[in-house]
Amino acid sequence: MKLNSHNDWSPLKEIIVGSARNYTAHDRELSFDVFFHEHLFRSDWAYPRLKKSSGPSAGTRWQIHERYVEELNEDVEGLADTLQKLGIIVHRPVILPPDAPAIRGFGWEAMPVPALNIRDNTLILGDEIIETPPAIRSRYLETRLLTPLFKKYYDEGARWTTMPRPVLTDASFDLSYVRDTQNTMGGPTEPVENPLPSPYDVGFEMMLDGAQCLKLGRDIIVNVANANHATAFEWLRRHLEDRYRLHQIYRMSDNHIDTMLLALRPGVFLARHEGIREMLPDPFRKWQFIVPPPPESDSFPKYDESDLVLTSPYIDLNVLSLSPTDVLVNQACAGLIRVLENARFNVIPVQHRHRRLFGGGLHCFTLDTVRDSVLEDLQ
Ligand SMILES: NC(=[NH2+])NCCC[C@H](N)C(=O)O
Repeated sequence: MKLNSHNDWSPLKEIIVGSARNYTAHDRELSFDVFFHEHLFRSDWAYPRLKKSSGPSAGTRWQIHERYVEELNEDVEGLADTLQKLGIIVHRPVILPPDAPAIRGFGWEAMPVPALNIRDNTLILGDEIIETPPAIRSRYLETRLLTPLFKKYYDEGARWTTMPRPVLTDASFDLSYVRDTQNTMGGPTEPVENPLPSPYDVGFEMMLDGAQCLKLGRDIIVNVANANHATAFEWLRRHLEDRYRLHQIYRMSDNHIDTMLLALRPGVFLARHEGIREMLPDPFRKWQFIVPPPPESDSFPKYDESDLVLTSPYIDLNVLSLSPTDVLVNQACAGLIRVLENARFNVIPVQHRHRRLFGGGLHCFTLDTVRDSVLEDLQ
C-alpha cells in the first residue's frame, strides 16, 4: 500500500516492527552517554552504575546478558505475530549480521545496533519518509537496515528525504542539558567524558529523533532540549512550512516524548503528568488528559548492577494505537490498563519484559507506515 500515516491513532494497516536480533552490547562512548544521561545514575528506580570499569566487559562494550536478549527476541516476535493476527501487514528490517563491522566516522568508531527502536531515526509524515539525523554513533547506519522497505514505499510513490547527516565529532554535541544538574532526575549522574578536539569539528550540529515529534494532523509538536535539537527543528520547519504548523516545546524531556505524551485520538492524550498541559499550544490544552497511576516497581524484572537500564519506569506509557479505540499495551501494567479501560478503550495486552534494558516500549519499537488517515486540522 502507499505510504500514508498522518497521526498515531487512525486505523492501522501497515507497520514495521523493529528487529532485536544480535543486540548483544551497548557501546559506551560519548554520544551514548550524552543521550542516555538521565538514566545513568544512582537510584532504586534506575539501578546504579557510576563507573564504566565496573561493567561486565572491558572497555566501552557493555555486554547484555544472553537470557535478556533471548527474552527480548521472543517478545518482539510475539509483538509482530499479534499485529499480524489482527490483520495488519507487518514488515521487518534487515537483520543486523552478527559479524557486522564497526561504523567508522571521521574521528570515531562505534559498533552498530539492530534496527530495534525504529521510531527514533525516521519520521513518517503523510506520504513522506524523513530520515532524521542520529545523535548516537552506533545508530548512524540504522536506517540503512530499513532501506529495502523505504525503497519499496518510494517505488509506490512516497517521498523519501534525508535530513543533513551530522559528522558527530565530540564537539558536535551541545552538552548544556547534561551538564545542567537541574535537568537530571536527581543525581549523581555519571560524568560525561571531556570532548576531544578533532580536525572535523564544525560546532553544534543538527540532531533530532522522530520520537521527539508528536503528530497531531497539521500540527506537529517537537521537543527541543538543546542546540542540536533547535537547529534540526529549524530545518524541519523550513522543510515543512507549506504543509504543517510546527510547535517547539522547550525541554518537555531530555529527548524523546513518547513516554511523556501520546495522542490516543483527537481530543484525548495519554500523559505522564498534568503539568504537560501548560507546555502545549493553546488549542491542545483543552484536550482530555488521561494520566495513569505511577508505574509500580513490581511490574519490572529485577536487574542487577551489571544491567544497564536505559529508560525511566514510565516506559510503558509508550503504547501503540491500532485505531481510535484499540490500544496495544504492555500486559505487565495493570494500572495503565485499568485507566484506559475506564476511559472505554479496548486494550490488547502484549508481553514486553525488557523494555528498560533496550530503551523502548511498543511505540518505540514500531513505525507505522500506513494508516487509514487523512491530514486533519485539529485546532
Ligand atoms: N522512542 C523511544 N525510544 N522512546 C523511549 C523514551 C524513553 C524515555 N527516555 C524514558 O525513559 O521514559
